[in-house]
Amino acid sequence: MKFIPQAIPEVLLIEPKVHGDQRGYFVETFRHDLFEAATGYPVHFVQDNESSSSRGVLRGLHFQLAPYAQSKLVRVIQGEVLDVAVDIRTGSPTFGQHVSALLNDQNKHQLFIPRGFAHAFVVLSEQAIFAYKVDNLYSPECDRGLSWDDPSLGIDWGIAAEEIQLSAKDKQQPKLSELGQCFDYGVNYYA
Ligand SMILES: Cc1cn([C@H]2C[C@H](O)[C@@H](COP(=O)(O)OP(=O)(O)O[C@H]3O[C@@H](C)C(=O)[C@@H](O)[C@H]3O)O2)c(=O)[nH]c1=O
Repeated sequence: MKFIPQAIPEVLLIEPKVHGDQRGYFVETFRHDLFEAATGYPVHFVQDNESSSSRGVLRGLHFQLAPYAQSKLVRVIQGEVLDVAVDIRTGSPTFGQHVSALLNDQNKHQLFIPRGFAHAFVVLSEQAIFAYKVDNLYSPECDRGLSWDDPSLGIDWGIAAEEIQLSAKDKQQPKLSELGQCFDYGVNYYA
């Protein structure tokens, strides 16, 4: 299992080792010990989620405010998505910048998105099953969003805008400039 820091180094791309044989394959999808060593701090996942979506569905950009801020460890069980993490920590040298990664059922790559980031994915295959761990429970009160097409973010979603399908909530998310202060770069949201 390789942990590869991305252009925003707190975001990690994880490449698991896939053991193929005549029966199919075996892959470790999560190792607590390797994970703690790679991130440098304890992360305790407390909820597992799964969603299914068809091509063009874009979920996000989403995050939860403290005290329910969440880290996410995301992967694709079936199909392909473009996964995106945006740094929304005020004062961060990479504030407003993003990391994107193609996650699919062939490469089995995962992305680790720390607290202080907004997260989204768009489905590029006909269908996709998306699975992820989070290290804080769902809190509708702390649930927030950011507009997927905010020009200041400059995200290339790899799919025509006309194909994109959003929830009613995600059609009305604020721009980065309208968010206000959600996270501070100096604050340890794991304390
Ligand atoms: C996220 C979540 C939703 N729900 C419910 C609320 C609602 O009725 C239904 C669908 O919720 P949403 O529309 O928010 O689902 P969705 O748009 O898939 O939200 C997810 O998007 C991705 C990008 C993330 O990063 C996740 O953290 C999460 O925000 O499921 C839960 O019960 N528990 C949860 O943890």
